[in-house]
Amino acid sequence: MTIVLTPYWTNGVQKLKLAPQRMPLLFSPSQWIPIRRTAVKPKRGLVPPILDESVHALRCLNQLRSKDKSIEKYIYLSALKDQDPNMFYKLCLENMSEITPVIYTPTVGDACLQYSHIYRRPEGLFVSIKDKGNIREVINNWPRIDEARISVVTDGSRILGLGDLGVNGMPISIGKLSLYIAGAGIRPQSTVPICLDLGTNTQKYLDDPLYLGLRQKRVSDKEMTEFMDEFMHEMSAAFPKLMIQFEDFSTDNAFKYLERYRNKYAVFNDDIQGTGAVVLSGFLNAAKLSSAASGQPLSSHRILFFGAGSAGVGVAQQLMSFFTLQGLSKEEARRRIWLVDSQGLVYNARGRLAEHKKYFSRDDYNGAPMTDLVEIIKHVQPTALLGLSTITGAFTPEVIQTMASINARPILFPLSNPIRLSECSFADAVQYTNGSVLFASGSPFPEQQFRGTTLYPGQGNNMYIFPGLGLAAILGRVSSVTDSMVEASSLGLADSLNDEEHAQGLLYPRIERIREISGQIAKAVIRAAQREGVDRNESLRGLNDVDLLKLIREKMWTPQ
Ligand SMILES: O=C([O-])CC(=O)C(=O)O
Ligand SMILES: [Mg+2]
Repeated sequence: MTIVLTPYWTNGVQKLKLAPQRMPLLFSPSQWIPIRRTAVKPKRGLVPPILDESVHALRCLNQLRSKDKSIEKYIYLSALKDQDPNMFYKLCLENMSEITPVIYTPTVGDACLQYSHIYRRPEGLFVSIKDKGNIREVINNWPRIDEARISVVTDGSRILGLGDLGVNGMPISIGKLSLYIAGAGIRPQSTVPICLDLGTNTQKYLDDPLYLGLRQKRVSDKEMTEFMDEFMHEMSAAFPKLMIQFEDFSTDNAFKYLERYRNKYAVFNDDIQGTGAVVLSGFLNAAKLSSAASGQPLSSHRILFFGAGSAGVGVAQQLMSFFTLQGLSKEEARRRIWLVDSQGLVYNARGRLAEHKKYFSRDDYNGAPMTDLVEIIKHVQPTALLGLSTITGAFTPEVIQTMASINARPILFPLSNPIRLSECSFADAVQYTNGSVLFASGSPFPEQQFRGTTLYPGQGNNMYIFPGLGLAAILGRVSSVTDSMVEASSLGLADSLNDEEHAQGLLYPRIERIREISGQIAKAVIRAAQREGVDRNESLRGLNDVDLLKLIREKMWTPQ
């Protein structure tokens, strides 16, 4: 027994008391000795007489399926990951389409909302504003510094479309890294989920006695930047081989910190670049089908973005490559894109604009503000409507019908997450376009029967991109993540559809093939890194494509 200062709550105010306590477990057992624990053969008598691995997998699956609520499934799987990581990842790999929506979008959104209430064991690293000046010390507490290769870092300020969740954002970092492991075979012990606690502006959490984060509003921009500079410096000093994925920072900060660090460290922003790349990939496949139906060239597509936050503008920037790949200049590509924000069509004559919207702001419209989406569609005549607004149902039946009235095969991508914030459902998109829609959403929707055929929705979620991109960054030991590497990930994904998927009109490959796809993406990204000279693993340079792909596959970790 030791005497420790224990925090407790009274009337919403945190106080400390001296109390006897057993030595706290600093990390859960799985954080100390992940995976290896199950690799050791247990002594006779310490496990049931018959514990067949495949039967046990079925047992776990049955336990999972016996839970009614998705959040209960999430809690069950979190416990399984902690107790038996090999079995957890085996189940993930063998049941990708069933398990991904539980450990990731959309259920991870609920897990974040409820994190402080469902919390059981520590997982990941928490770095708070109170650690400013001493961040090195906190980072050095991570138990597997030498093995660390990939970290997902969030500050919880814009989790999915759910807003500022503060330290409750931790499950998003955990969920993304589970997909790195399942989807690209990154070794579990190489992953570092991080949640930065810089306060929260969500009063509900500040008032919640169970909230796990600091009881304070978010710090000023200046203080945050000082903190981030120190954090990034210490991360690169402690983990020289680490690649960092920024996740779910609020719009301005997402752009700001990507620009600030992208040429200095190996970082990328999943919401700007990952989402951009996955949408470009689906768009490439959709545009081919749409142009085949309309007889119009690929270069004539016109894209309307509903939502102009970090994800919207990030995707718009990435989709410029769609046009430049068709031979258009950058300026011509820019002019094929229109943005709509909360005040309607974004155009210069409207007045002051946020910095990140300026590039796509139109100079060819000077009329009155245009706020009605149907009116905007009639004005712009887009071939594609992309939603990144987190406004549920913003693509009303009338909006969808208007898109169908001007396009033989309209492209509709309601990309907001989680599912309940989607701009429209797949069922509505099918119904109001008479089955002609080319559809991808951020969260998963069920397939639809339409006039005797099964129609499949695409899931334009960055989960297709980041595992392969991260794997390439690790294997290539890249010094930074360049635009061409991100573009290569997108083209690698677009090219990965097999014959059956083409025949079914899919825009993205089946998620069950994620490892194969991640391998192909990683190969394309490593080649791009080599062309740009940001790769530091010289041994990969002499390999031909077949051998490079073989090596990538061999490097992937698989559950035993
Ligand atoms: O996490 C997801 O499903 C996709 C994503 O990055 C976001 O919506 O912020
Ligand atoms: Mg995100």
